[in-house]
Amino acid sequence: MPALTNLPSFPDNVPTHPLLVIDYDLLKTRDANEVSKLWKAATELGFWYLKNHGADEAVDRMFDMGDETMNLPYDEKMNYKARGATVTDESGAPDTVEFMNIAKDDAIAWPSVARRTYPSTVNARMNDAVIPFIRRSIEVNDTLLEIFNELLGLPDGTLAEKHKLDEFSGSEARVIKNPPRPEGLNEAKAALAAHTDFGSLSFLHNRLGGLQVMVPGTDQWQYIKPIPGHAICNLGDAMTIFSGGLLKSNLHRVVPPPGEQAHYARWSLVYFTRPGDSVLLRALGEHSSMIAKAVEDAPEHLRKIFESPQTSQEWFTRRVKNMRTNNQKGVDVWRASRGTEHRPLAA
Ligand SMILES: O=C(O)CCC(=O)C(=O)O
Ligand SMILES: [Fe+2]
Repeated sequence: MPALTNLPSFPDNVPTHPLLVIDYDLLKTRDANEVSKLWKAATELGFWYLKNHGADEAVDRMFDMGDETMNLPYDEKMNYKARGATVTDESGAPDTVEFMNIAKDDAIAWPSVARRTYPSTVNARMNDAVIPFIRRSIEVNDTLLEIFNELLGLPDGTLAEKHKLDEFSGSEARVIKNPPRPEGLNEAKAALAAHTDFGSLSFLHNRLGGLQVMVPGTDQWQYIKPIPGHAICNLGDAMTIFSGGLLKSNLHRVVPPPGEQAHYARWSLVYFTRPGDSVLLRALGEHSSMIAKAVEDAPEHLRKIFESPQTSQEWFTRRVKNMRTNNQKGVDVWRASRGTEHRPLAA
């Protein structure tokens, strides 16, 4: 078990960015107040806390699985991302996080292999950790998609059809470990580059601080404070594009945790819901007058994206490839990794 208990609390004197708290139980009943809070969070910042999501037990088990996996000898960590494999800015500074991704398609197909194989530590926890976590995350994110479908005035099932369980997609669970900050190093260098998420919805579980959002309309980074039992949810680029820019996919990054927390390894866990590989990322204006109007009013950088749509798989491949350290051949490669952000150069 990674030492996730008795961690120092988030310091009181560090500014944080508040998020709206949404209650998943109330959302399921379509409580009007909760649904309108979700709309506010999604159209202003694109991040919110979600409570009563029912994933906590599976989350703890995933952290155990992550710890077992990161402790394996390097050769046994198949399909694993080592520290420094991506860059965090156009100068090529390396990231410091290691992570393990498990594809939704493999969890659904288990014990058959749909896309790739995993280390023994992942296989051993498929039934008690990975599958329960992925199934729960899909249920939560599918509910959110259904509500966004209603809020955007789309015909029933439009977003569901773009996120079919049985179509291959980049949807995946990711366990992330950032090592404690080396003694004597005080600068808050990015551990994971500033980015917008590639897909539709991210369901994130944090124990220590370190996640920061760029506050809309400013160039200021602010911490999001982890709250026990509260997931952090955010929208990715695909939802910004589908909605003609109404839904926000905000820039965020990971830096070392603040204060005393910096001396501890930082663990986080995400489930990314991404559209099916063949889904074209384009604004759904022909299905919703609200989206059609948003497209007309969209800023130039989004219009350019609407005008040359890519499939979900193309979008994802381009972004991942151009962040990889091995592929850096000048600033243009880093720039080509960017998504829907206003500041393509932000690091
Ligand atoms: O570790 C975190 O808190 C956030 C990770 C993240 O933004 C990502 O993997 O896309
Ligand atoms: Fe992210």
